[in-house]
Amino acid sequence: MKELIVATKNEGKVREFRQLFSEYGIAVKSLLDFDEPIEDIEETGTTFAENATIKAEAISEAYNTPVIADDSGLVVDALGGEPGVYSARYAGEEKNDQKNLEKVMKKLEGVPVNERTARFVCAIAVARPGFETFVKEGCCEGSIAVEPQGQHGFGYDPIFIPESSERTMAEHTSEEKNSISHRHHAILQLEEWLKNQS
Ligand SMILES: O=c1[nH]c(=O)c2ncn([C@@H]3O[C@H](COP(=O)(O)OP(=O)(O)OP(=O)(O)O)[C@@H](O)[C@H]3O)c2[nH]1
Ligand SMILES: [Mg+2]
Repeated sequence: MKELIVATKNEGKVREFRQLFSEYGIAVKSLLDFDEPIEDIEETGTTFAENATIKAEAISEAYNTPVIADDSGLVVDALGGEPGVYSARYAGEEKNDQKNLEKVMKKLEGVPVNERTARFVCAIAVARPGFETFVKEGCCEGSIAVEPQGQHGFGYDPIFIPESSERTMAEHTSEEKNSISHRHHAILQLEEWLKNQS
């Protein structure tokens, strides 16, 4: 089976990429699978596309091999687009999904249901030695719940209700999430390229 490197240390993303890429006969190697520890890559971009490019190119250049990277996050309209590209570090530099989610809930206290619109965005960059990097984006529209619910998924999933549903993303099975998520929609745009890899 063909293997692709996904430049992430996020176990939730790794799980989803494994499931999503298995459809194309592609196995996933993440930064958690390397023998040596990989230093954190500084995400200095101001857009998801820029940060995905930074991560993919850093690992592609270091190992001289094709690499994919995902930069993603939650965009809340009532918060002027926050947490956006800062989704992973919203409540502080030390990553903490629970604290991040609580910060969003606190800031939205008293905001009525019809003003809680939001979307998950995912940019996937493909970096290859000798080629120009390209990026595809996917998005999942929805809203922020009044209470966290559900145990599946990761990150902000317990507070995000996709517009196609009345349940939070964390109340969806991984198969259900992978058929509607921002990551799924970004990968769909990579379909032709992925089919040529396997
Ligand atoms: O509920 C969620 N469901 C998702 O499907 C999802 N995808 C991303 N996120 C959140 O957005 C930030 C990404 O930041 P991010 O792209 O920098 O990733 P990361 O720092 O966790 O790992 P890495 O890939 O950079 O190594 C993190 O806070 C994630 O929790 C999600 N939350
Ligand atoms: Mg990150």
